[in-house]
Amino acid sequence: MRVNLVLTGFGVVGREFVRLLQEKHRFLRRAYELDFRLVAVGGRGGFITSEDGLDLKILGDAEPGSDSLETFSKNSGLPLMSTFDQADALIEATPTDTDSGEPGFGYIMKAIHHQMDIVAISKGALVRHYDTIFTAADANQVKLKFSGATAAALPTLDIGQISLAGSEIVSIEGILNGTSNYILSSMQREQVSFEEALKAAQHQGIAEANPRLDVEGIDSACKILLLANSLLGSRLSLSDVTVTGIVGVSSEDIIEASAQGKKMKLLARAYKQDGTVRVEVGPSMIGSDHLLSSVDGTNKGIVFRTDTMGDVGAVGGSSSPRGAAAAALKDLIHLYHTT
Ligand SMILES: NC(=O)C1=CN([C@@H]2O[C@H](COP(=O)(O)OP(=O)(O)OC[C@H]3O[C@@H](n4cnc5c(N)ncnc54)[C@H](OP(=O)(O)O)[C@@H]3O)[C@@H](O)[C@H]2O)C=CC1
Ligand SMILES: N[C@@H](CC=O)C(=O)O
Repeated sequence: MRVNLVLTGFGVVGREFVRLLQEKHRFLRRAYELDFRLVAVGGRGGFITSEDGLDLKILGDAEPGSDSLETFSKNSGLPLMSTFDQADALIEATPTDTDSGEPGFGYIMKAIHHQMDIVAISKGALVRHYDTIFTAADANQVKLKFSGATAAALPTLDIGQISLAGSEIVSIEGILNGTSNYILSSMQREQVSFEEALKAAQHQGIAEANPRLDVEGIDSACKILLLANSLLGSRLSLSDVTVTGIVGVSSEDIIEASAQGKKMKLLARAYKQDGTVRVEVGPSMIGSDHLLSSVDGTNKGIVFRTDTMGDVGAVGGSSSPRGAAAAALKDLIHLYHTT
């Protein structure tokens, strides 16, 4: 099956997605009978498009960033267009803006009106406009997946929607932000300063374009909010989440955690209490008996408490641009592969 794709956002994740399409082209055809063709890529300055498919090798070798699309346009003679034409699916990988949800929201709504399926990696639009997006998607028979926005390479939504079907999820607890976990682990294991550890996370391409989203707990809040609204039946907004980030965690706090034989972690929690769903993010000291205590560095982890299957969890899914791109590819495969 041929599937024509539009990608918005050619940053570190978008560029990695292009690389995966090229690297795995044959494998995807053989294993899933899926032939993905990238017909448009959009950056800040516009879209390069080709009905026959863009050259994945040239794009994959380019530096990430919108400037590369302008260079590609000049070198290839393909003009930069102001928007994209209809295709089968949109991959949304622009920066996350939790205030406006833009530019992702505009791209997602345009795709829905073109009846294109959507794989969202950015979180802003989903966090700000969840109901609007899903109502429009349903009305237009559009399918939408967003593993990339809910901890990416760490399976979270898939577990809740598929593996735990029939169970009631009573609570969700996770270490969902690789940047914060990397900072806390580096401070505790290697006595690295907060600032140095943040710089290293930025160097690895895992911090948000605005790293305050990571260290102030907003990225974790977005992820646990999306999980709560998708899996616990809530309809909460970001303002309903009680959020404390790791900016207030001092080296003294870390020393105290070590002295108690514990680890400092940024935990995101959603749970049912008195008939309502509560969602919160904050630093906690956890002991070795906690299911998430082995989650260090850029790794993440999640534990679901259920009524019939006990506690079920996953750990790993290290934050990385490649992991995020792979999560989007997984969503695409699940949208189009039929057994
Ligand atoms: N990095 C990671 O490990 C992960 C990231 N994510 C999410 O993926 C998304 C992308 O992240 P990442 O690749 O790291 O971020 P980057 O900042 O590297 O890339 C974002 C790209 O989008 C471009 N852009 C900005 N505005 C527009 C616009 N209006 N139209 C089209 N493109 C635009 C930027 O342009 P310019 O080059 O000019 O700045 C940039 O190239 C974010 O929403 C993030 O939350 C999710 C999981 C993991
Ligand atoms: N900034 C995030 C990556 C995307 O979700 C993280 O550090 O985990």
